[in-house]
Amino acid sequence: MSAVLEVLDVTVRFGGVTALDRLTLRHDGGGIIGLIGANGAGKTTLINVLSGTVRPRSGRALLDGRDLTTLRPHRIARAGLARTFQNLQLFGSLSVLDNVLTVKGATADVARRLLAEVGLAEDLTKRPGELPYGRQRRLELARALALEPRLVLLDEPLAGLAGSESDELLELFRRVRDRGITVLLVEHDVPSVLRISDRVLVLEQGALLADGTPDEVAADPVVHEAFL
Ligand SMILES: Nc1ncnc2c1ncn2[C@@H]1O[C@H](COP(=O)(O)OP(=O)(O)OP(=O)(O)O)[C@@H](O)[C@H]1O
Repeated sequence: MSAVLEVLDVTVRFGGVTALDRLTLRHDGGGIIGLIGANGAGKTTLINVLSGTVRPRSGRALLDGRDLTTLRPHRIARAGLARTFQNLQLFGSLSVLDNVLTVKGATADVARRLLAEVGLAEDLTKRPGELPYGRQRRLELARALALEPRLVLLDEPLAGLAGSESDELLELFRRVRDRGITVLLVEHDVPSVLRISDRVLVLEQGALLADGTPDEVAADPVVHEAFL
């Protein structure tokens, strides 16, 4: 069964700024959910609420019925939610293999298999800094998968990548989805999001502006007016 994600009436404020404004959404169909919106729309804040680094002022976020807003980030990870970051968070002094082995519960066999799946089988003993940026992104994905998540949150994974690197990464995201893991993809590269997603959410000023298939969202005049 695919992961069930529920965001119920979530509000986040930073001083006078309302980053999320009574946001409510539900997803239980698996697949790739694309989350787009202008700068400052609240995309990263939503990821931070789900992964436990920002506490909402009100509302709840549930994964498979468990309230994430009461759990610390490491408990959320164990509850089945993994994430990647806008700025890579890798251990520069450790090898590629050891970077995956730092994930609690990951065995060497699992780490090798995941690294082979993301195309890094030849790079096990290298340091992350020796890899091109696109391969560092793959390593980050392997670390996320080592948590055996039901939901993966990807925060701007294509930023700074050349076209061919981003196409390869998108293909990897499809494979993650095909393993039954739900993917929430926050990304400024809107054409890529529309191409790969099964459902697209558009945020504006912390609230949902649109929600539908890529075709529906791309054809929505309100979305065009405000964002596209
Ligand atoms: N830690 C913080 N302190 C103060 N304001 C914040 C903080 N984090 C986010 N904000 C504000 O909340 C709003 C939403 O920010 P958020 O980063 O979630 O948007 P975003 O859609 O991810 O934007 P971007 O596409 O630029 O990454 C913005 O107005 C931002 O300035």
